[in-house]
Amino acid sequence: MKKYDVIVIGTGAANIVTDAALAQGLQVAVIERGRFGGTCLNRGCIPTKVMVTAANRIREIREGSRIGVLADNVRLDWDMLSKRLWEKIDESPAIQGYYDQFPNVDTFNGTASFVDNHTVAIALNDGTSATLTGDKVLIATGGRTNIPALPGLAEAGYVTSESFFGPSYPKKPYQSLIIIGGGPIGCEFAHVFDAAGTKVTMVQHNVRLLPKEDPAVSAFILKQFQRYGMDIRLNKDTVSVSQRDGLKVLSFRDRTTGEEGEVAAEEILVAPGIRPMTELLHLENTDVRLDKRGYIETNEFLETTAENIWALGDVNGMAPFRHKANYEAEILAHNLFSGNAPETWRWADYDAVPAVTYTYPEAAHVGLTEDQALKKGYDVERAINHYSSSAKGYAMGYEPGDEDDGFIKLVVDKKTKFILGAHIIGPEASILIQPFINNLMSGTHVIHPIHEDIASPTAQALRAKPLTRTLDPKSVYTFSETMTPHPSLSEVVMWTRYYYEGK
Ligand SMILES: Cc1cc2nc3c(=O)[nH]c(=O)nc-3n(C[C@H](O)[C@H](O)[C@H](O)COP(=O)(O)OP(=O)(O)OC[C@H]3O[C@@H](n4cnc5c(N)ncnc54)[C@H](O)[C@@H]3O)c2cc1C
Ligand SMILES: NC(=O)c1ccc[n+]([C@@H]2O[C@H](COP(=O)([O-])OP(=O)(O)OC[C@H]3O[C@@H](n4cnc5c(N)ncnc54)[C@H](O)[C@@H]3O)[C@@H](O)[C@H]2O)c1
Repeated sequence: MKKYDVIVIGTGAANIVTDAALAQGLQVAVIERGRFGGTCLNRGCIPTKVMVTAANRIREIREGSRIGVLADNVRLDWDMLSKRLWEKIDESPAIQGYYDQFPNVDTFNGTASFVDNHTVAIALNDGTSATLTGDKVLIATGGRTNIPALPGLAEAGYVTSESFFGPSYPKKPYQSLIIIGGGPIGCEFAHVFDAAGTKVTMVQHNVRLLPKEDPAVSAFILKQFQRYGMDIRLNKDTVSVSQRDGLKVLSFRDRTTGEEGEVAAEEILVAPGIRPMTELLHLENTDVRLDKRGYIETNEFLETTAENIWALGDVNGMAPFRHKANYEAEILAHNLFSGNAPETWRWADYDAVPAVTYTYPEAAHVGLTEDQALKKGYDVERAINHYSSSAKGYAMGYEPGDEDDGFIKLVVDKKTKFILGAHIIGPEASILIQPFINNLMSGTHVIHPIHEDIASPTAQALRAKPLTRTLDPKSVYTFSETMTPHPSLSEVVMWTRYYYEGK
């Protein structure tokens, strides 16, 4: 049984930790059951953003007449879009190839499960098996679609974001598509397929689309989607699926009135949320504690209840975003594998985790909604500014009263005038939100213990100090503590930090 300094399970954000460990010359085992690169590269942020970017361009051109740009017959070249999307996904083998060059890294293609805290068995994809031991183990196994138990769904067939970017990838846009779920996945796919000419129907359980956004943002997106001609059914329980005349038929029931209805389409995309990838790990053989939903409980240092096991990313249930997973991975890399003294350890702060949904237009937020601020006891002041009230908004063609005149809404503490939350719906919201994220992360922060009983001796000592950090807006190090959701902004930020930190 080969012994490693570090065993890493999962190759999404975990790669940041792997890179740090291998740079220290440690013996590292990397285990991946699917494609190297994880969700973001293979079936998440990156391929969806390739599609969304094309869909956005179509909408911008179609709406260009408001600023004097006329174009006819604007349409999507699906083959070209697909080629570009798969070129990106097909970078996956190069990630494994990269690790395979290092003598101190062994990569394994297979499913990991725990024998005990230090021992991991691998059911290798080629049918063989291996068993390893490790001083430290990192679990970064992500999540996957939580398929509802819907009678007839399996028989009729369906796609998820996983199978869509796999065996079910369509040769051309669907004629018609039902989307179950009105969260970020449902709304981003709805935007893309509607722009591609598909007749889109969304069936959403909640009374709102994007229920994690401010209600005004949800209402805006609903109106926008309806304006595009999508059929949106809110507040529905999905009941069953059947097949008729070559179409898939979804039956639903209104959650308030009980009224029943059905919709039919060529395909059904199931996007009702995710569940953590913990069930294959046999964590019952370890001291790792799960919460009621099956997520691994971690503290602010990403420690678990097992002293040699850490967990990060979607699997810890703190917020399922790539920028948050990267932030946690950077913290672990800094604390465990960069030779830094405990006094300089970093800790995770989840008070300002931003979110961006790449609909058209984009929806972005950071911090508290008005309701959340009121519930926390703040005396709240709110301010709303529409795109049409700014010169740039006018240049973009927005007039006061336009149905699609987006806005920024600020939630402010009346007493201190501190910003508690920012919510933006409109073009480039993903970029416009960034100053507010930096603002919320700036200043002096005192460590907030999370799951106080998860506490290594170092964590206890740092909590007792208590550890503080001051983020000087002028320091490049401040970038390390600030999440950056926009993909290209985050690449600029990463470059800035790595350049000056000499990585
Ligand atoms: C369609 C879609 C669009 C998204 N768009 C965005 C976006 O625009 N912006 C954003 O911030 N976030 C987005 N997300 C969320 C983002 O992709 C995730 O938050 C992020 O990828 C999670 O990273 P991770 O490292 O925790 O897990 P993952 O990237 O999922 O990596 C986990 C890896 O572990 C492997 N694994 C699981 N179990 C085992 C096991 N037992 N043994 C071995 N290997 C195992 C899996 O195969 C997987 O490769 C999107 C997600 C989806 C589904
Ligand atoms: N741009 C981004 O950052 C981005 C993009 C896509 C996904 N993600 C992340 O990936 C995760 C998964 O996304 P998601 O949209 O699937 O999850 P979600 O949990 O955010 O939304 C799912 C929606 O489906 C609804 N729903 C649940 N069961 C249903 C049912 N049986 N019938 C109809 N509706 C049902 C819920 O009311 C909910 O609003 C999210 O947490 C999300 O944040 C992020």
